[in-house]
Amino acid sequence: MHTIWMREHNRLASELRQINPIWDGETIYQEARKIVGAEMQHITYTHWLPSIIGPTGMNMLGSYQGYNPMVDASISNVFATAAFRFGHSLINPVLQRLNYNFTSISEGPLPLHKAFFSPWRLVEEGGVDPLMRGLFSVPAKLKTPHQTLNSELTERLFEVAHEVALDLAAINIQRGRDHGLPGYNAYRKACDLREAETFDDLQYEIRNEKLREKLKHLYGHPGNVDVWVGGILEDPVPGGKIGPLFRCILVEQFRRLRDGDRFWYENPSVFKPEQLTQIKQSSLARVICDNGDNITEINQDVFVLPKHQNPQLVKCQTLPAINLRFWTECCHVNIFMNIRGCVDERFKSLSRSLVGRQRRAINYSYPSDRHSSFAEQSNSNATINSNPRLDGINEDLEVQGGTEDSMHFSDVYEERIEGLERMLEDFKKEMRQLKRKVKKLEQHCKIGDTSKSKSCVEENGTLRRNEETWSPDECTQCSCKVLACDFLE
Ligand code: HEM
Repeated sequence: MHTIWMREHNRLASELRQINPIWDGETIYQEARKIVGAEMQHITYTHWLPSIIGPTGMNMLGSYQGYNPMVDASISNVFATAAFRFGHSLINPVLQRLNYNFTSISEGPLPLHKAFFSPWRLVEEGGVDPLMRGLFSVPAKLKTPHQTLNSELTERLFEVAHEVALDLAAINIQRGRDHGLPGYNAYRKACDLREAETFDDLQYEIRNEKLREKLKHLYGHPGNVDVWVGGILEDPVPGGKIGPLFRCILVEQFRRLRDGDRFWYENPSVFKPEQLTQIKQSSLARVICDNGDNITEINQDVFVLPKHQNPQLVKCQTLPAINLRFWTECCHVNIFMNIRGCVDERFKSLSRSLVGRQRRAINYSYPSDRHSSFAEQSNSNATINSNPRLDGINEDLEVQGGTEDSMHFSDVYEERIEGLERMLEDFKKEMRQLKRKVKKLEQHCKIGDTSKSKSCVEENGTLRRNEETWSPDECTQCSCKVLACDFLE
């Protein structure tokens, strides 16, 4: 997947360079990176998350209401150390590798323990396509009461690189303790689920009786259960892949990641509306198609098995794709100036900063972002009137000398002000031209202001005299009234 996304970045960058030959490398890189990030957010939240947290989880998450600077978007301990590790229960012990007609390649499937630390296989055993086909057309591991993680992960993890193989389940439990995570019951309480006094209290979340007995045997009391263990053993919620506890933790984390992110792809200051519409065309299926070596057919929703879709597979070209035409720099219509042809560089930065990106709440800013600490750090006589890292033309920034950073920002702002000044000059020039045109029209009007020219022209071309009245149909009465030319005043 890393290879696929790296290629997607380069694919976008090449296309952006073609349509915007005036862009420099940095601009191309940053714009491609921004689009890839947006695609990932769109795919994760719109296509993937619903099948993990189910429809109720999506309702709990709610729709995007805009950036909230009071929301902390950082990752919680319990999310990283326990809840999001639910993914470990989805891993198959064997990676299927399929050729173009979805049968196994000659080298056969790859046991997981042989897949790690062997990048050469990617080069010598068919490239990325066979692995991709295996991932999008073969089901994930089914969690059973007898086996939550497959034994490749618990008995043979990284055995190629370690003298003694690792055990991912043991690592997760140990990592939770090492991070000081409270137990399963404590998080149940935090998530408004009833605290369990006996293991039978868990009968609605962990329906398998033998499993509850096993837990009782190992932990004695529900209050002792590790949060990763309790959470991963819960039965999945309807339409989802995780139980109610992990759903609660995921919903909270994914909401904060979205609402507390100034650069969230749907935040109106990040993309232009027409660009956002394009981003929303993206899908993981199309990304795989565009960046595989030769993938021509795929299931439209790669998170659902082909057999559950109709048609099962579609041709890659039929899938919606992002049209980068909306990133073409010279396509801005300048409403003020009626500019013919391309708009040059200065309008590019202006069009972006005109929207004005919102600031992060100062409480949640990094210390180095804050005015006072930045000024303290500076060993010069720099005077900073606002957060130097923030974008936007409205920010006041006065720098006399200063650190390398402050010099850089000063340069950027100077450049923008120069751009604005040039634009203002052009605007004045255009105004002068328009005034001259108006004057000419006035003169023309005066010359033609004879009784002969006092006439109206109907839409169908019929000429009507001033003050003439007529009825085009039974219900309409029209009259011609020629206004005096001095209306131009
Ligand atoms: C072949 C597949 C995978 C393997 C071999 C694997 C293995 C590992 C290992 C060895 C760690 C470090 C554990 C530690 O030292 O605490 C880890 C961490 C983690 N894994 Fe996986 N993992 C796999 C797939 C997944 C998936 C599919 C997900 C989620 C959907 C996931 C979520 C996580 C998370 C959230 C962490 C903690 C990351 C952090 O806080 O730094 N993993 N994984």
